[in-house]
Amino acid sequence: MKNLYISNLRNLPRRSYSSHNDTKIIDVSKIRNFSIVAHVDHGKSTLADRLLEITGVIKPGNENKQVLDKLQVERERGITVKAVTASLNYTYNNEQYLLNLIDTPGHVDFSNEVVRSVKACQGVIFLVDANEGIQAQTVAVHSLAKRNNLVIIPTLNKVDLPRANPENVKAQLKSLFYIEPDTVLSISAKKGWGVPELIEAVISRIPPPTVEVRKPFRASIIDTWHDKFRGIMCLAYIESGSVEVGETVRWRSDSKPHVLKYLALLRPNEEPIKKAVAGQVVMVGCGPKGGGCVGDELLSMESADGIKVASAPVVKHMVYAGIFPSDQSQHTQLSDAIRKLALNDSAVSVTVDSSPALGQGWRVGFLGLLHLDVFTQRLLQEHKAEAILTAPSVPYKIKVKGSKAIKQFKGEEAVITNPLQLPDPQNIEEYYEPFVIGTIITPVEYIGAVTTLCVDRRGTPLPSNAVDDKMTMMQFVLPLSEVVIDFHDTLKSLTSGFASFDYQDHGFHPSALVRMDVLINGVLVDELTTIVHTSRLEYNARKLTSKLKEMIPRQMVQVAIQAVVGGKVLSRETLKAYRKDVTAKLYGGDVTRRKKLLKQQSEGKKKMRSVANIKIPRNTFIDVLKR
Ligand SMILES: Nc1nc2c(ncn2[C@@H]2O[C@H](COP(=O)(O)OP(=O)(O)OP(=O)(O)O)[C@@H](O)[C@H]2O)c(=O)[nH]1
Repeated sequence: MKNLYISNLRNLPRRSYSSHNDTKIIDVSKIRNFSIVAHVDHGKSTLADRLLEITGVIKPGNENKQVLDKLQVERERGITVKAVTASLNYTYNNEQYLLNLIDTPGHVDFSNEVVRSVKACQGVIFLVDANEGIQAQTVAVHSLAKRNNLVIIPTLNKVDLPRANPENVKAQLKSLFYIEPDTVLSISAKKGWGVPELIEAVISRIPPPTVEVRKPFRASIIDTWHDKFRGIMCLAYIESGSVEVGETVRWRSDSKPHVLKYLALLRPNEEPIKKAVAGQVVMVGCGPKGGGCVGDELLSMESADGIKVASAPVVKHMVYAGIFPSDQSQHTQLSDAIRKLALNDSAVSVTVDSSPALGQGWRVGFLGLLHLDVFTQRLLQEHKAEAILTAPSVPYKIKVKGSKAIKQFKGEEAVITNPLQLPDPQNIEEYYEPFVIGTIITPVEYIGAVTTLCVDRRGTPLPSNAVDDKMTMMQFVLPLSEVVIDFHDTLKSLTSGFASFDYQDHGFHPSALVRMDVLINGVLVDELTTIVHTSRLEYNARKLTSKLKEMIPRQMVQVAIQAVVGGKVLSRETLKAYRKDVTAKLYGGDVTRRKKLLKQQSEGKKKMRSVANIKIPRNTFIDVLKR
């Protein structure tokens, strides 16, 4: 492998560039852009910490630090949400290398970050926990790396654990991915064992970027964020040429010139540089009015490339929810917060929405429920914006009939992201539901339980594959609506936490669906309208009303909760009023006063009932959908 690498290098241009303030020389052949990919919790962030230590960025002794997980939500939840870049210096065989590490999230809801990150990489450290072995997402990230033609460095982590079984996991890698056991490295990211050897493998196995250093400057934007003082900052992968601070550049989407004001390496803290060259991953910024978005390109003014609308990576949104300010006076503040956060989270889609009950708001598309949860938590923590969320829904597709409906939906087919937009059933010729292919890796003793769960969720089995004699990989075609809310939690509890799950889009398929509304004291609750499969109607209606009864705190008035389809009540629950003893403070027999207070109370109750002024806790709309 090493010889191959050396011969590769000989073919590369040997031109050198100054890319540091401190006049160190960087040669393109000494750049390695790589990412760490793995199933959730297999140790990516811990390994990133060790790499930062070995390259002198942080001091040793940070066993549990996870330096790259900077966001408050990441620290609180112990998960990586954003991909983060760190440019590291490493001397090997007396030569200085620039290693650009991209730490990526493991959870399926943030796979968009992984997809974007690998675009700037030539290879990946493919990390597998030597104790847990191959999990569902190990399969997903492996196929992602393969699809992108990346060099894969198979690495077993956590070999320090007494129950680690590297030989068994190597056999799993061989049987599922045809990876030869002698190419697999073994490390303990926690203890630092084997990490220098891993860096050497990164240098020797991953090729330097193949870039055109002599062509005009062109960089693609892989991430953006908002800086209070400096405007939009971008993470850019330079695909050709070089650029210097103060140079005039333009966006591919626009002909307007901008001056490049900020240029820095992220180590992971910013280190300003004067010049950067093709192959590098750097932070760029053109000031408060400088613009920039994921999918756009930054070009030199000499570039012959024409204007092209920025094409952000295609993101398939799995769930949509309405986001509304808790009171319309906070609309501008929430709007500003959503705009800034969406800049840093290019996986969301935001469109304006309005509801008679909740006023002006937005319909936001997410990659999953955790993504939605993290987005609202970040709104609150990073932008101090509190929002009301409507029940999340997967997108459905309909074929409409009747010229009026066709005109309204601008064509025969329409994607419905908000159940309230569903037209009259008379105008719907066919409903389509989104499906996914779910991959589950489970110990063999749970095959029965997993099959029952999937069939119960309207799943159809596909052929399964043995991972080894204890684990099996099962696949099912499942409706997205059945997996998006709580499938993972149920699977985990059914299998004592041993099964893992990942899913991939499988397109829309015809389905029997209806719209179900919830009325509280006769008033439609917009946030709780859902689209339901007909086989689930009775069950969902009963479940929804009884859960709402549990979750809505008792009120001063009686609350009638009804689930309704096309005017027909499928289920009803009544939440009894608690009678506040307004006369408690009155002693003895002042009957007239007592009567007056009771009358006032019942007036109040009537008023509340007439406007259905029922206090529903914020989380109700999501929690009520869980089984
Ligand atoms: N014993 C042992 N524990 C480890 C090792 N590497 C990581 N861990 C632990 O495993 C847990 C998960 O590690 P992380 O680094 O957060 O995993 P991750 O893959 O970054 O997780 P996500 O960012 O959520 O995808 C933490 O409790 C680590 O301390 C190791 O080599 N040995």
